[in-house]
Amino acid sequence: MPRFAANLTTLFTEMPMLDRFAAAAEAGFEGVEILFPYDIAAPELYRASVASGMEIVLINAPPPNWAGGPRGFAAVPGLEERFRRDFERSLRVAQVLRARHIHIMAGRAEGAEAHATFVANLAWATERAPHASLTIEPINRTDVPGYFLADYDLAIDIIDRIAAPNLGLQLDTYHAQAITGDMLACWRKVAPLVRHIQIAGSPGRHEPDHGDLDHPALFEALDDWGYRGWVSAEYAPARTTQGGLGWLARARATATRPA
Ligand SMILES: O=C(O)[C@H](O)C(=O)CO
Ligand SMILES: [Mg+2]
Repeated sequence: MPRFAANLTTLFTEMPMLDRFAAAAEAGFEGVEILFPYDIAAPELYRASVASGMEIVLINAPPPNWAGGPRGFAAVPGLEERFRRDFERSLRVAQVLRARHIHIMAGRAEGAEAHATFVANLAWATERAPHASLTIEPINRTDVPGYFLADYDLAIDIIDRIAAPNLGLQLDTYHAQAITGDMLACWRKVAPLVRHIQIAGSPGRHEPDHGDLDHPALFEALDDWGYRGWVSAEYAPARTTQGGLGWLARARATATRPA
């Protein structure tokens, strides 16, 4: 069974951010991720993670705006300075939080210039922070119209082109289903490049056991493959966070059942 993390930007939002760490631990998660941890002083977040015994698995590079804000700048021509400034900030925060991965968002852009900008910015970032693990994540354009990185072949090509050991793929099952129509086949195709996974049901982006996706089959496939990374729950609870955690209990029970 993979190790499960809770996305504290989307789960346990019934309570203040600093209380969500302990709630996630109590619910059976082993780690957490926070998309934009820039509203609370990093040392406070780090203390909460230590107190709850929860590793911070991933943060996003700024912008620090989740609700309606831009979805990054890495592929946006003309905003290279902004990208670099934001990236430096995420490095400082990731260092305080001891965060394992930094997700770099491409932003809304298109065309050859956007492609060149994305590659150049990522190449710069991988050299600037050789110690940091960086990810890029294809995101579907129905939810985020105009998002540059909305294609797995493109992501594979860019990662291959940059060929940096600290750059890998973030696979989100909800986006993978929306983009390819077959989340499991997508996993099989991109597995060697994947260093972080996020899960949600599809359609709806609620709990992983809502909708059509076979997440138990994915968890088995991850074990068969020998996936060593985290699987993070990034969804909008259909009702309450606690009330929708049956999928986690079942995954843990399956894993601990004697043979
Ligand atoms: O939307 C997602 O799936 C991403 O993981 C993200 O980082 C925020 O847009
Ligand atoms: Mg995601």
